[in-house]
Amino acid sequence: MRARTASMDASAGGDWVSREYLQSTFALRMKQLADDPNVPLFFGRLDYAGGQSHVEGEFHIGRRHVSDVEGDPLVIDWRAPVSLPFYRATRADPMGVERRRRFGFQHGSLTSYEDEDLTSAAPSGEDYSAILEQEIERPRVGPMRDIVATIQPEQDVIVRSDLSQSICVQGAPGTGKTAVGLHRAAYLLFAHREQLTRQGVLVVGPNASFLRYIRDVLPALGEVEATQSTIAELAEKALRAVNPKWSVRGEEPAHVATLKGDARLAEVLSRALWSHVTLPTDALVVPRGARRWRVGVYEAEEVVTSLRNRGVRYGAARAMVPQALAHRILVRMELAGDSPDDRVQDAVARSKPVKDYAGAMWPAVDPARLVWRVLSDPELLASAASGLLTEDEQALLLWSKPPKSPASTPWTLAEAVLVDEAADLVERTGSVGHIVADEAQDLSPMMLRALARRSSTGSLTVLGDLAQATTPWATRSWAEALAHLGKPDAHVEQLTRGFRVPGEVIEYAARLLPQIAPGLEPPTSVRRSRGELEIVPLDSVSAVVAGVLGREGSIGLIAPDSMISDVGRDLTAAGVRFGIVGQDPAEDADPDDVETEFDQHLDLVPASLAKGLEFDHVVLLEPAALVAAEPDRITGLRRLYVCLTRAVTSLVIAHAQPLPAELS
Ligand SMILES: Nc1ncnc2c1ncn2[C@@H]1O[C@H](COP(=O)(O)OP(=O)(O)OP(=O)(O)O)[C@@H](O)[C@H]1O
Repeated sequence: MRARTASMDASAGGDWVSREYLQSTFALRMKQLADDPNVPLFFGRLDYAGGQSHVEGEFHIGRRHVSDVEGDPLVIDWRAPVSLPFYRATRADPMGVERRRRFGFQHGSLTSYEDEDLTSAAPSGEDYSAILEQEIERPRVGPMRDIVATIQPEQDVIVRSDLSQSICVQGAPGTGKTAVGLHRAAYLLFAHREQLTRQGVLVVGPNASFLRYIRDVLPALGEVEATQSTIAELAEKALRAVNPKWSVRGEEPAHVATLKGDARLAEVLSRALWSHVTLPTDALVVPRGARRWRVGVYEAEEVVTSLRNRGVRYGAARAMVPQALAHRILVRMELAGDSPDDRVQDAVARSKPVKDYAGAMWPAVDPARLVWRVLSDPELLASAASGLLTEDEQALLLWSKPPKSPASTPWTLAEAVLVDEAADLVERTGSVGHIVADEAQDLSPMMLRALARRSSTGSLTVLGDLAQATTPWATRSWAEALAHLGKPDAHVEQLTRGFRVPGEVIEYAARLLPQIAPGLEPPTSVRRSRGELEIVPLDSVSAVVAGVLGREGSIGLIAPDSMISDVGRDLTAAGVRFGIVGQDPAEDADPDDVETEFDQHLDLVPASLAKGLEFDHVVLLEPAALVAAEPDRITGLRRLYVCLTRAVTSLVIAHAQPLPAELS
């Protein structure tokens, strides 16, 4: 396939534009066909029996489609319908398959295979797969990898669910939510390539480190079309649309941010926006030639009222005002015996008196300025929030020292999300075909609305775990979140089989569940290894770390955020090399010496950034301080739950302060 692509001649394109286009298409295809010696072309085989399924023969299953010189298929894409039984067939329902074969690879070399005969009853223990277990047990090095070879039936149901269907996955730590979400994106891009390439697919994650951790999964599956973004980046775009230099740079107390994330703010903004529309007090008079044409006050009022009732966005309606007024004048002209055409109406609509009159009734509104005014002008807020927010809440919303202008405002994340909402009230936000929202439990109602408008004509995969909710504005139930997302009927699936955390560790972490999420089923571990859990006194960080440095695989040293710089200094003093999650290497650092996240043996992880990540070995420092750093106890315990569930093999808890009582 590579040779064929390489031999293609772009000069056949004729004109310059076509040649350039062809050349870039060929270059892209060559890139997609590039060989990765570590990633085998196939990982499974299905032998179909023919008969009922009308499919016969052997099919190799791989990450992408591969065809031979004649164009006949050698390897079938894992997402094709023919591949489905690889993930779903059972002895009870073999789906037309006689034999399923799994191939084992090490560093790209075929090392083993296993066959399952699906036509006979299984002798006991026969369903065990060493290849599957090896994949689940393998040490984790570097960023996240794909799981195409071992997607489990309950995961596959989610991955392949229909594009029109929005799905919400409540899943315990390590049950594969992130993996499933990314594979669903890849599946949908395959099954609806044309539609989704046009409309776009968006993957939303909690922070930049998390996005760096997952960024290679989709390209490894051959998908480069999906956009990956954080909610902050989305909201920042709304600021940048007003002024390209603006960014989210402000901080505010949790209870204020929570109030700004409340869905009632949507109505407040809507009222504040529409309060700009005012009814005229004088008639419109348009001189034309020797005549003066007049639109009376009541008629202008009718124009305003009918446009308001059309349910279009503020900006779209505003654009219609001059034409609507001009139309009234046109009618007058006709009544007076003239026969004006459309050009006359256009000219009248563009005339200064009409534009001024329309502009006064229906002024242009800049979304950032609107939010800035709502948060600094007590009168505007009081009228827009009447009956919605209490006086105390209004007082909380108002800036104590209002910035002089939107430009000098240090916008916070919650405020940027309000600007995004306001921008949508003025002008409709474009919708993509599908959004995968990870760690969605942490989004505020206003953030969920930001995703709702971006998927108004598309569907959503919502992933999260209520037990891992650590923002003060986190959602309390999936029904509530789905309502804000505009998909109240989305199906909620639960995943409880954990692929990351070994039994010993997950059982310890689950002690927190009755406090942090009483309604949730406790997770189980599918890992055969029970893992190791050690609780040790914390005398010196470097001594604790020295105890795990020799272990194979990645190490995450998770500490309360406030301890990170001290711990880093201790490690440096002890001569230990490490990267810090969430920090770019210094610009002047020697490139050979640069440690980037997830590329080295030891990562220092601020507790606030641990979410979604995993390491073979985790050393967790000072749980009590980690809990105390959060605004309330429950949030603190949830943060602890997140940090306790990052380990694939071993967890060492080192503490000087007494452990939180909830762990005993
Ligand atoms: N079917 C599978 N086969 C092999 N590995 C799997 C499978 N499903 C999940 N995993 C692995 O389990 C680990 C956890 O998966 P993932 O990060 O997607 O879980 P999660 O539910 O998002 O966890 P968290 O809630 O902690 O963020 C990953 O290393 C992933 O590759």
